[in-house]
Amino acid sequence: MRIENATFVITGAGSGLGSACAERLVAAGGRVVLCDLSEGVQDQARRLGDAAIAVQGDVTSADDIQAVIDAAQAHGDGLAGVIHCAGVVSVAKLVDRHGNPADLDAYARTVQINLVGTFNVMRLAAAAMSQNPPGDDGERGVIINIASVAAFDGQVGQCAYSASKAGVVGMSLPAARELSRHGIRVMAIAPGVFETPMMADIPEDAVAALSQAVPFPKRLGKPDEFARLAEQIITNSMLNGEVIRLDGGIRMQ
Ligand SMILES: NC(=O)C1=CN([C@@H]2O[C@H](COP(=O)(O)OP(=O)(O)OC[C@H]3O[C@@H](n4cnc5c(N)ncnc54)[C@H](O)[C@@H]3O)[C@@H](O)[C@H]2O)C=CC1
Ligand SMILES: C[C@]12CCC(=O)C=C1CC[C@@H]1[C@@H]2C(=O)C[C@@]2(C)[C@H]1CC[C@]2(O)C(=O)C=O
Repeated sequence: MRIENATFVITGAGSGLGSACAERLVAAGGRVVLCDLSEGVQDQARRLGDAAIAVQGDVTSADDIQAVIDAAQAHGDGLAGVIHCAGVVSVAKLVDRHGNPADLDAYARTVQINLVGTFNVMRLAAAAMSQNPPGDDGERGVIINIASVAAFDGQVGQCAYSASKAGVVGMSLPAARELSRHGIRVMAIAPGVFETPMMADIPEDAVAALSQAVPFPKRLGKPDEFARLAEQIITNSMLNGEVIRLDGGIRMQ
């Protein structure tokens, strides 16, 4: 799949990994429709110029995401792909230090945004892309979902987050198999620890410890390193139905 003059939806594009993907795709000649809950996404689109537009929306809402897809269809020659970065992290123990059980609504909220939101974006994007004229090899589109190393090595307090990301991993192969008849590929990236606003509130010594836990290189990942993998997935049509860890070899304790 080529990037030049093709249109991509990027969710969670107001910040961190999504924002880096938007910059990289525009630099490669693509058009982007930026979706985020936060209104800051409008400024991000303005910074990127005419190739970018922003549609504020919630990935768990069918109406909001349909509006994002419709905007993408109108912003060029149809929707070529989606990089779905929107997500939230949550930390809560099953039983806290006072003996109270974890909050059920907080658990459901994490799963709703990270897992149900991913399904919502995938189903609406795939329905639109299935109507694209076939390109090389009959390709009609590509979907990149974002899991996490927490899907495999979840830590204490990450029951909700790890379950939501393990669900994203679990959907990758069946979604790729189902959508193959439409010429749509589905991939997932499982990042390790990346330097984004999601990490902003973590104390410096905790960040240093996380960096030390990476075998090589001993630092947090940079958002553009993530965006470069997303770019490769878009342009390399043999990548399908797989989850790629991008983590410097870290295995979380
Ligand atoms: N930063 C890290 O170390 C890692 C991040 N990830 C995952 O990567 C993805 C991106 O994370 P970052 O860029 O680091 O986080 P971030 O917090 O910088 O960006 C996430 C964006 O998603 C948006 N968002 C949240 N809920 C939304 C909703 N319901 N609808 C629309 N937009 C919504 C936020 O407004 C924010 O702009 C997330 O799915 C995260 O779980 C995975 C592994 C590591
Ligand atoms: C780096 C982590 C884990 C991987 C992921 O998908 C998203 C992350 C961003 C938030 C971090 C995650 C983590 O490793 C644990 C911490 C650092 C988390 C924020 C608080 C955190 O739970 C913690 O401080 C644990 O000790």
